[in-house]
Amino acid sequence: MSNLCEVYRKTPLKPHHIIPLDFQSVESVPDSHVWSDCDDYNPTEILNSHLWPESHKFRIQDEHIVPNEHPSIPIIDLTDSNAADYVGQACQTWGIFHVTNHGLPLGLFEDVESEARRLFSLPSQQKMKALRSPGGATGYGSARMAPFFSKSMWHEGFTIMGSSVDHARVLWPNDYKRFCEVMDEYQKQMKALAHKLFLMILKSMGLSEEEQNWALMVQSNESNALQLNSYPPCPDPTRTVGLAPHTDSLLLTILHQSDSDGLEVLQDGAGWVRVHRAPGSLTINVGDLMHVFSNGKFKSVCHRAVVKRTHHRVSIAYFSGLPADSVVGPLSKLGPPRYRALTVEEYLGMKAQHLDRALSLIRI
Ligand SMILES: C=C1C[C@]23C[C@@]1(O)CC[C@H]2[C@@]12CCC[C@@](C)(C(=O)O1)[C@H]2[C@@H]3C(=O)O
Ligand SMILES: O=C(O)CCC(=O)C(=O)O
Ligand SMILES: [Fe+2]
Repeated sequence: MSNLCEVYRKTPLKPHHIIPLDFQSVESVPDSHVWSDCDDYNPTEILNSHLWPESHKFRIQDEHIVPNEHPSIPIIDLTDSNAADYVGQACQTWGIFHVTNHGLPLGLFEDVESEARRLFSLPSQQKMKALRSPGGATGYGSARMAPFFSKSMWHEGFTIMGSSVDHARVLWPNDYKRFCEVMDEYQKQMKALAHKLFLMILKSMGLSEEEQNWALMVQSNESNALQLNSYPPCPDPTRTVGLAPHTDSLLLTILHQSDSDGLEVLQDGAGWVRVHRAPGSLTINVGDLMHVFSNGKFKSVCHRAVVKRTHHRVSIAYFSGLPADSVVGPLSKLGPPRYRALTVEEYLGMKAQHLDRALSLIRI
């Protein structure tokens, strides 16, 4: 089992922060899930207030307004001979980009999505059998960041680290093998892709072969997590949120957005920008550990997920990290360090206590 589990054991959550709403049983948005006039929604710690225009405050989504369509998130063909440079540039400017020609078979996405839907369409009391334990890292439940907000999110998740067999056997005693096989294969393919992307990033940073080898060796023991996200249809999507604004903690996130958009990123001056899916592509975003490693050159992008009135959106996020005891600090060749070096375990502990303030707390 991944050693990230050990880290989460030290920061147990309260059961009411783990148990999602029984979305199948509600016909309106309960007060516990109404975010429209709630202060929690302003990621003031992430953007300075002058970059956060009044017009964006408190606005979740307005079904009649098309979100900012103009800025376009880079789409990078991984077979292009200049792909490494493009990846480096995208990490600096956007902190998020799409990749095409990534070599993963289309069928794998269909399989992982169909298994995720099979799981989330189970009755609530069945899903509860695989509920994440208070000090646990894996299983069914609300997003780990839930305790930081006074309102709950229109979201349920299922976290996998390595084998999913223990939870799957509880959910489908006679029919769990397929779920496990698909999740195993997906994690295997994602690990290889994360490695490839990390190598491109190292190249784009101009690291010597020796430095690249060292970094790749550390990353080959990556600690990772696979998160199945479910955003059930919502009777009033303008009043609630799927996932509240956040940055991802680890190095890189590889996101498969299924058949509908919903991800938005916060960009300086532009506000929330909808991340439209490009056919056959995967969406990659920079996480906090990469932000630190790159000395703040690569941006850990603030993002959120909105929900739909009639569509049940599912997304699959793979988080690629580093072993909990590895030390992450800014690369010396990227100038005077702007962040102090610390272990992954220490950083995740800070994240568990301070969420989005963690990055600024380690700033030098
Ligand atoms: C490795 C992980 C990253 C994550 C916590 C987790 O254990 C698995 C779920 C991940 C997720 C997904 C939604 C947003 C987020 C902040 C959260 O609450 O759970 C991320 C976590 C993270 O990046 O810190
Ligand atoms: O569902 C999405 O589009 C975003 C998911 C996400 O941000 C996450 O899992 O961390
Ligand atoms: Fe995220």
